[in-house]
Amino acid sequence: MTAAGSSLRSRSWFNNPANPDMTALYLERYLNYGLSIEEMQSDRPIIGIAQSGSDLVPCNRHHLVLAERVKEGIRDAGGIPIEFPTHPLQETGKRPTAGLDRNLAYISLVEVLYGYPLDGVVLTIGCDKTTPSALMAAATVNIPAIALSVGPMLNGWHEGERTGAGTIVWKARQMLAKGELDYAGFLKLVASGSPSTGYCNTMGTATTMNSLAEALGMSLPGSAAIPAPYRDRQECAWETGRAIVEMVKADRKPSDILTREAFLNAIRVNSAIGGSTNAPIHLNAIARHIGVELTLEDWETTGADVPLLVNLQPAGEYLGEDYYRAGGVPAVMGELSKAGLIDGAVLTANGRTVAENLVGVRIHDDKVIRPIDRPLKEAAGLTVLSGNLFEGAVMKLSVISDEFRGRYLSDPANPDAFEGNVVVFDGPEDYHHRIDEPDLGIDENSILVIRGAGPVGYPGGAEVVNMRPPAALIRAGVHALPCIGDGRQSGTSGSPSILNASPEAAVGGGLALLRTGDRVRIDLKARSANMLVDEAELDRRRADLAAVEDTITPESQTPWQEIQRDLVGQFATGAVIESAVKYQRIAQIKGLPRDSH
Ligand SMILES: CC[C@@](C)(O)[C@@H](O)C(=O)O
Repeated sequence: MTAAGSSLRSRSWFNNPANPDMTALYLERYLNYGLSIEEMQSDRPIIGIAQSGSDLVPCNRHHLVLAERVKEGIRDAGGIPIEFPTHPLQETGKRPTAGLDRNLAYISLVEVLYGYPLDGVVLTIGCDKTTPSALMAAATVNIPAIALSVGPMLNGWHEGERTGAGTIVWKARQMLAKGELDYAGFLKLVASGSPSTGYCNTMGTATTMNSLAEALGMSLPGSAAIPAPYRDRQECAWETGRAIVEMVKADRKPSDILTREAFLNAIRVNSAIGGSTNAPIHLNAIARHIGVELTLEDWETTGADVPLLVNLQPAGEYLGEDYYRAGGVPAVMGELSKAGLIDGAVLTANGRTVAENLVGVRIHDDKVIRPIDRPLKEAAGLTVLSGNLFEGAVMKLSVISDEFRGRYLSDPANPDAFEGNVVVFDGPEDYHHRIDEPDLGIDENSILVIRGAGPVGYPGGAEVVNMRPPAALIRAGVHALPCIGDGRQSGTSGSPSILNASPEAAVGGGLALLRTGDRVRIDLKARSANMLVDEAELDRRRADLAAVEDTITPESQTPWQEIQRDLVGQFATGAVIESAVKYQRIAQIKGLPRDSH
């Protein structure tokens, strides 16, 4: 299939004299959209705008407004915009979990980017999974692509104090348990954390992933932190539209940007911002789809020792507007590069290197972004644990509170280890049902475990590992117990849980063998997590696994639940559709798709 006089892939649809009937058929329907034959047969690139905002996705809904400025930017730079919807991915709306839909949105976007006449794409990102699903698809198809963040909400306030989206839920939940709030007061306090359009103003998964998209070089420098309602966000939308047209002309593709060095930069940025424990799942997934070697171990070796610089909730005090005013991602990367922690040679979407983008960058408020020589915490990244409970799980070091450290990590002989008897819950229903039962005997030495919450078990991998202690313990001053699980945790949570355990219980991981009353030992220095149960007993339990199978893998409720369960991998390796990984750079390797008629 050849297009007349153009290297643009869209011209094989719109200007293919070798196949005039198909050319006419493709052209006439886009004439109905309002485009002219002249435009479609010109040398002007057709740019998709992958619209992730909708009434179902309020976090990204402002993209409906921003897209108009993106279109103007595309037109001003000589391109032709075509907006289309993506599968809705609202973290707080989708049951059983948006984790189930990330791969569905990915698969769907791959088909759209590959199968329609698009030369480049603006990926509108925001709420947690909208970022990875879009970047994963852009990686697979590998046409020029740039991400545009919708931006965080304005800061939340309640009685003169900052209230952060998500983070306030966990605090308010404790106040409700203590009887300090009634139900109506609880709902009001939580709502105060989300005062405007945009995604969580805390360093939850959304701010994390949008920051990391910028750190990877996939969006314009300085763009991630701009709050959604600010006028700067509109300007950024217009600039992004202009940038993608230039990217198509330069043929700058995700594979030119998403190198291993770019991922290692992003891992270090994740530590410095106090980023979400969901980040390894998503970054590892993007890396797999672009064909870059990235393992869970890389998060330990590259990120664990990096200090915390950003003072945002849940690890710190401030919120999104403060992050933007203090300098956002460029200020963080500027500090990290002073310590040699950023590879400045990495290419970014605007055609410049990271080092070039960082020229003249500085912190504007060092209470919010700390200089590298005065961090909030040293060695504040994610640590990766393993043992007979799982092969890999992550723990966020930046959120280990003084209360937690004092209670669990204060033995002078062994300051990095703690032991406790576990109480095992099979899914969140079981947990909610039983957590306040006095007979469970939960005290400050207990460890709470939840299983059946992973990519296969839930299915999709739900944010249910952050479990509050029983109300009676909270009233006695114990605000957090150690939690372990094969599910995820909200990035807005300040709980130092052990998360994303792989392999999960549902595929026979160690957690499936654990029983209430067992003793578990966590050693952060040795990076180990083990149940202190002898091998013979574990063998007996292995033979008896069928007893827990139904509770950790409930029946699928939808076709996609069943399909994903059959195809998905574990969190440690990105929880991707395994059979999709071999499809890389398909716009180049597979050439063009066949004609439709
Ligand atoms: C409730 C907060 C969310 C929706 O952002 C959460 O998914 C996160 O990980 O940050």
